[in-house]
Amino acid sequence: MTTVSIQSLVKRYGGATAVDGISLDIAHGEFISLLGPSGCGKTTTLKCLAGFEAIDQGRILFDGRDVAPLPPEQRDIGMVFQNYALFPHMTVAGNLAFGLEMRGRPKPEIATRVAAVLDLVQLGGMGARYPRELSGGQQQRVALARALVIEPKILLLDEPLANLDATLRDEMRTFIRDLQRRVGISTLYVTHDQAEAMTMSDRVVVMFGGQIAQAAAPETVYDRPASEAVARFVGQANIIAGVVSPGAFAVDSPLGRLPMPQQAQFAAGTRVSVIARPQAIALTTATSAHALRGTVIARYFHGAFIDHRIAVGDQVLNVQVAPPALHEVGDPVALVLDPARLWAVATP
Ligand SMILES: Nc1ncnc2c1ncn2[C@@H]1O[C@H](COP(=O)(O)OP(=O)(O)OP(=O)(O)O)[C@@H](O)[C@H]1O
Repeated sequence: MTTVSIQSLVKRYGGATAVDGISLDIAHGEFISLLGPSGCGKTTTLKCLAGFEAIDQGRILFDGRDVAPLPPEQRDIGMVFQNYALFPHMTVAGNLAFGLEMRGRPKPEIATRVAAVLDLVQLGGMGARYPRELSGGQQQRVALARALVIEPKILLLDEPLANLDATLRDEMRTFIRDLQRRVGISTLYVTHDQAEAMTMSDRVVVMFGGQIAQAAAPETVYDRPASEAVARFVGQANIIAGVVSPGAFAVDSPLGRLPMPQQAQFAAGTRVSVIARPQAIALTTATSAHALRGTVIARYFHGAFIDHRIAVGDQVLNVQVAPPALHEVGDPVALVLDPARLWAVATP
């Protein structure tokens, strides 16, 4: 079942087009992230869904119903922003009760629902506190609770973790995703943090310049990026220019002939960019006929892995391997590219 259908949405500010004809369906209970650089139109898309901005072209349907005539309060959405936007003069319980009071719910029902949602976000017993008496992570959980307490059909989150420190952000990612699964609510999550988008989402929608560059499962966006720009924006990528060779699917490049997984979309002779993720390349000291020869020119320890820069002819490859480090700067090394993990895209 589709909860949200965005169809050819256009939003302009004066002469500038912030959202340039995007189409996207959100299935019931799906968690989708809008990922892209600053200014690519993520927040504007969210505002159009919420009804804070009138749209210039296209349609937005909630459960098949055009929401254009509906003001924000009638769209049945819950929203969470980066800056929490809690009412500072109200207690936590007061913040949660507010939306229900506006909807004219009876007092006993409000009390029951507020208590239940506070338990859901693991803040049971904190209803009498004021926002200033809570940590950043707790305030963001209150903001989440306030969005959920009205039992919205759709949850819209705009960079909700941006103000939190790295450790708390990690915890909150899991917390939000687990909560979203339990409640089963369709969710659109705006972020420019690719790790956040990858770890939390059913699908990642990569946006550039107001348009969707790719909408797919995180693994697909990483392993089968739609373009060089997506490959560069999501994770690190070695980009090797080449030409599709005749016959069996392979690409002739300065690194030699690179065998590729079958990709029928490119005819022989097409100029392509081969994407090789840093994990798709293995370093070896063994000499094999298929291995490339290179020299380690830099090495960076990250804890979970070691980043190597390897010069192979004129190309510098970024290779990540698990510790312990076996190769020093200046060492000659042999490299093997895993054909199953290479991917070709059209050269821009
Ligand atoms: N109220 C406005 N008036 C004029 N231009 C606007 C307005 N809001 C956004 N824009 C412009 O529209 C474009 C898209 O902005 P938007 O806030 O949607 O980007 P974003 O992807 O959410 O960026 P960020 O990650 O920085 O929040 C930008 O070029 C921005 O300057």
